[in-house]
Amino acid sequence: MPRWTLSTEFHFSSAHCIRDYDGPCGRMHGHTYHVRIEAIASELSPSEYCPHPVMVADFRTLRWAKKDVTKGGLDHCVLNEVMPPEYETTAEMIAKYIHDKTKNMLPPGTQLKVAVSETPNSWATYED
Ligand SMILES: Nc1nc2c(c(=O)[nH]1)N=C([C@H](O)[C@H](O)COP(=O)(O)OP(=O)(O)OP(=O)(O)O)CN2
Ligand SMILES: [Zn+2]
Repeated sequence: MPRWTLSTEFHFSSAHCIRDYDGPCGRMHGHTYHVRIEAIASELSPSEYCPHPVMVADFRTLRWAKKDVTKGGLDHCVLNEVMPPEYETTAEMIAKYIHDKTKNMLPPGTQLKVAVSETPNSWATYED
């Protein structure tokens, strides 16, 4: 079936520590997180900002996590304080957290893939 794939990349800067980690990552420290999101759909829909069915998803919607934490994003926060406790602040679970929140904002049936990097050589990807 024909389909569209959207890709968008952004970054945000935040602090975190990994609970009970035996090493420096167990202490509070910061990263500039890089995020890549892909959204796939075979139909177009209206968006939060556009009433016509012309988008897989609005790029502005997909990029919510880059907003300041006071505006609902993840920029300039302590991730351990902002993410629910069932999500640890590993790259794997940050990717799942962004995936799960983004998925709720999208039209039903949109496939989503979220990749998160905290250092230049390492990425974690979560997809449905
Ligand atoms: N699978 C995962 N492993 C690690 C994660 C993670 O989220 N998932 N996170 C960390 C730490 O948060 C740490 O900040 C990153 O550590 P590291 O990759 O070692 O980063 P460095 O910049 O120190 O890399 P070097 O190559 O050692 O300089 C750890 N592991
Ligand atoms: Zn870290």
